[in-house]
Amino acid sequence: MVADATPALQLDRVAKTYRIGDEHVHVLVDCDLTVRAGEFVVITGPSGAGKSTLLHVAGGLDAPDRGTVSVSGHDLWSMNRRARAAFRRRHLGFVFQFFNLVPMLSAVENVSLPLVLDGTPARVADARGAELLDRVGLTGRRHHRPAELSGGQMQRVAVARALVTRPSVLLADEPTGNLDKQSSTEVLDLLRSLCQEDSTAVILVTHDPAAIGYGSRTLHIIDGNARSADATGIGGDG
Ligand SMILES: Nc1ncnc2c1ncn2[C@@H]1O[C@H](COP(=O)(O)OP(=O)(O)OP(=O)(O)O)[C@@H](O)[C@H]1O
Repeated sequence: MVADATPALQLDRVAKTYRIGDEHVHVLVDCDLTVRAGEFVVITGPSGAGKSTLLHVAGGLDAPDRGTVSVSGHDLWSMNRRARAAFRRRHLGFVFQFFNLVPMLSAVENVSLPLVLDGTPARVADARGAELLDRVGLTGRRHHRPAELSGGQMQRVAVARALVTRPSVLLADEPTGNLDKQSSTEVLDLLRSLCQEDSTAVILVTHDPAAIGYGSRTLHIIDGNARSADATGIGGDG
């Protein structure tokens, strides 16, 4: 069988500049990035280098000034806002540092929410939500609300929610930034194993040295572009 040559995520000459008063901050400068199905790419770089900006642009949350972003061959920023929102729900998963769960919903309702929003019948969405909660080891916590869960459990719910639609790409912004060492390891192990099972491409932004070790590739944001460790001499597996 011939592998699908279409990258899961492709950024081509992406530029993003923020303007604050008279000052222009050139955050991304002709930034290129290709990530294939099943790759686990870790992105590091100094504070303010543009890591979160890169994830937001790649995830269709923040528009680039120039360049293209394609997910499984679909150009995100040529879609209208409504089409992009629907595409994002189906093909992209997000995990954030502060979990971003809906406080009034139970764990299983949080996980199935992307399916419900996409018009999946409630019973199907519930069953799939429960299946994902089982896979992240939270079978016994289905009906707990976020406030009744530990930080590590909340992040496992967030991982389940991010993967419930079987996205091609999972974007994670400092997913262990608010967790202790043991919970960090659990969340990273889960991310790696679940994404491997479904060949989901992962792009994970982090300062956490433990998380860096999970990457099949490590990139550094330098001068507005994502460069391999080889090119920067910073270290890592390139
Ligand atoms: N909405 C915005 N308006 C203006 N400037 C912004 C905006 N978002 C980010 N910036 C600026 O863009 C630069 C990159 O920010 P970004 O959050 O992407 O960096 P980062 O590498 O993720 O940093 P950290 O590691 O501290 O989270 C920073 O100088 C920041 O001040």
